[in-house]
Amino acid sequence: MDFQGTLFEAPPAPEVGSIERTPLTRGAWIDVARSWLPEADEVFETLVRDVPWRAERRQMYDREVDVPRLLHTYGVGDPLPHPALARARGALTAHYRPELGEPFVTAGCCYYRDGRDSVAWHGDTIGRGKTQDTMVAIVSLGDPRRLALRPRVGGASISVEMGHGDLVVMGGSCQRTWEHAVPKVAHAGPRISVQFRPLNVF
Ligand SMILES: O=C(O)CCC(=O)C(=O)O
Ligand SMILES: [Fe+2]
Repeated sequence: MDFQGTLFEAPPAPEVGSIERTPLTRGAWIDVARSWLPEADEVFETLVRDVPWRAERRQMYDREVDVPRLLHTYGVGDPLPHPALARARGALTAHYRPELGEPFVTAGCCYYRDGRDSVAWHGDTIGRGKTQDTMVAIVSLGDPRRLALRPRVGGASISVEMGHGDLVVMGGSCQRTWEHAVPKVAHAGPRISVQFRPLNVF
């Protein structure tokens, strides 16, 4: 019997045709594609349930504080918790590789339980993002939250709403010439962010 191509046909990989680019200053840019991830509801539920979420504590001056969100990172070669995420990573690599020069290999996951969870202003500059152009591709699931961006040299901040299933890619010099944050809000339900990154970008 030949089941191939019928019962086991894979759902389509995400479309990458409808990505819109906004150039920022100093060689930074962001790409946005709305409702980009197929099966977003199911992926969200799977991630809430199956990711080994951990709270992180961080040394701040003389005390340890809770990082206000839950985290887990899938490293190089780690199986992802939902096949739609593996397809998404493949589609992102196929689309961006000519410009990026390498694949997306890690998937950092953040769980913002409510509006009090947040991430402060920062650039992803622990690795190569400190000195080189790179990309961080964010797939957002659950309640919408705002990604705020501001130039490091000063000046007005901008913000992008990240809705359920949306793709937002920070590229070019964005990690070293701009900073980003997910500010606290008065009311929000759970949101999960999956950030695909190339090797040695954190
Ligand atoms: O929540 C997000 O989508 C952004 C998270 C972020 O900037 C980071 O973890 O480096
Ligand atoms: Fe970041």
